[in-house]
Amino acid sequence: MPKTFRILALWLGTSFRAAPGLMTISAVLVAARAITAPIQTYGVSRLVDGIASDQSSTIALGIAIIVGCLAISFVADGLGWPLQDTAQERMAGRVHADLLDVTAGIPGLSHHERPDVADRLELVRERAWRMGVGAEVLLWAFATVTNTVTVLALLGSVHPLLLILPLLGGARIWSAYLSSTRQQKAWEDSLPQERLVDRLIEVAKDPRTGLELRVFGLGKVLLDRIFALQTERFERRVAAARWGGKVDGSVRLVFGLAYAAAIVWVIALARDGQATAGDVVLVLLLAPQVDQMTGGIAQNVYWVGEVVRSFSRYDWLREYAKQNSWRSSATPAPERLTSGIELRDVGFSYPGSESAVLSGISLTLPAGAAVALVGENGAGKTTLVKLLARMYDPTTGSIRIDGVDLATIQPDEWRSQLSAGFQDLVKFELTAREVVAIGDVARAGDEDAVHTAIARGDAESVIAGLPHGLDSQLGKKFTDGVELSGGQWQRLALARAFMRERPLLLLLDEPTAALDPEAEHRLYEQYAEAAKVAAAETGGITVLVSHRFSTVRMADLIVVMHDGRVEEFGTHPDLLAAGGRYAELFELQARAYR
Ligand SMILES: Nc1ncnc2c1ncn2[C@@H]1O[C@H](COP(=O)(O)OP(=O)(O)OP(=O)(O)O)[C@@H](O)[C@H]1O
Repeated sequence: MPKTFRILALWLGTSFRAAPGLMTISAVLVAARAITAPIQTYGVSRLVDGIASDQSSTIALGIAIIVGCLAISFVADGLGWPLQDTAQERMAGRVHADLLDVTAGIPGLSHHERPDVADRLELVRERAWRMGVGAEVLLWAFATVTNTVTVLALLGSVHPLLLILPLLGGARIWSAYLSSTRQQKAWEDSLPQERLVDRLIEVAKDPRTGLELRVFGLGKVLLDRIFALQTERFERRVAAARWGGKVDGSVRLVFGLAYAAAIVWVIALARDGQATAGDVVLVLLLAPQVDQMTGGIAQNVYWVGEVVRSFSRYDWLREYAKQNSWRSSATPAPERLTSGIELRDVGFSYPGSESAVLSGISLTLPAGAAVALVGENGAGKTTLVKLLARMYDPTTGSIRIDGVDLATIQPDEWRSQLSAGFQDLVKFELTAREVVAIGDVARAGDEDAVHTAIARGDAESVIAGLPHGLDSQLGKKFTDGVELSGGQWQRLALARAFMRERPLLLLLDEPTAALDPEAEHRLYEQYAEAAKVAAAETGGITVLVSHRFSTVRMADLIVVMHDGRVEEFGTHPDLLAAGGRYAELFELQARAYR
């Protein structure tokens, strides 16, 4: 199906799907409303002609038309607007629900990374309400067509030459189109600035960044930058709106002059006996209606353009979601691991970036093993963790889960077999119980599971210090909310990661960086005991990223990464004996503690 038809079908389909009955009744009502004004004018002209020629039947016809139209417009007005408003709300609701459905169906993170995709997503979200207006615009377009046909028929009945007038109005439609495209372009061009402004505002008001902002005296710098970007964005948009206003104003003036000339001409025709007094009245009274009609079409063109653009972005998003839905990944996730996870020549570049962050990684993580990833900042440890969680697929090579390519495994199922704790944890502002329990939504109501997870995350002391224990509301946004320290949030995040009791893969990416080395060591020692028991049953693997060698040395396998590659791997004694980078870094850290 050609793209234009697909978009129109999506627009029509979404409008009618949102409120089928309402849309049908509204269509009838708007059509009735659209024809009553010109038909009523025709009734007035009949009345005038009837009085001038003293024909009571014509007078009666004129009065009947006027009264009939008044009654119809009264009913249509009374019922039409509320129904239309409801249809619009339903449509906006439907679009928002559909949008959530579509974006939630994109399983990876790539769409957050590519600026072109991020821009479009932002536009679709921001303009979702315009798509809600789509229902109204559809009715409006229908009304305008009905109204135009009626007005043209009436003008043509006086003299065919008068049909030139609405055609002149076509220039207004053209000017409206030009102005709308220019405004749209100005809007789209200023989107990157808008995103930057939003981000800077977030940074400026976030209490977490407040400390650094003040220490470095960055407040004014940030405000100046926000102000400059806002001004640039505003000026771009105002210039486009001003240009549109000038073009539309000039075209409207020309149209007004032409209409005045037409009225003079019809009066001259009437004086020559080639037109009736009723015709003059008809043309006179139709003048504002023709102006309104062309203005209506002009506005419709603008709004139709807006709605079509919104729906074409939405259509694009749906296609994008379809292509990125990883629908070919239908293999069920395994229940347990027998051989383990094998990385075969894995390479990776972030979407929209050319440079390889990982390259040539070939490695086996044996089932049941605790694996530590070490390496300097930027070595690619977190990226590897993200690939294991299948937030992205490798650019080259493959990750095999017991021999099955991870790229073919159903992503949601795979994730339900994982658990994770990160240094950049999310501070969910919920109750302490919920903060932990959401680590396994299926068992969120299981009080014992929550307590066990808290014990494993060594977070009992955090809960004990809270005013209402597990029921305490966390986060500064609430009046009775308790703010925790970085380390306390980390302990809860770790407890959350331990909610899933037997994950096949537990990813721990520096989740204890805010704890002191001894606390971290103790915690992992405790964890390792429990993990061994679980691993014997399910073959579950733990991948731990840490810069602390006291913790790392406990792992069954240590992988040393450097510059996106695996430089060496083995057990702690093996690597020390090899005397490579690991031995060097270990010695350096050990010396610092001596
Ligand atoms: N979303 C992203 N888009 C583009 N490049 C990225 C992205 N995230 C990370 N990178 C780049 O990938 C490289 C590896 O980053 P990664 O976070 O994997 O390193 P790391 O070893 O975990 O570092 P650290 O010890 O500092 O956490 C870095 O050069 C980084 O700039």
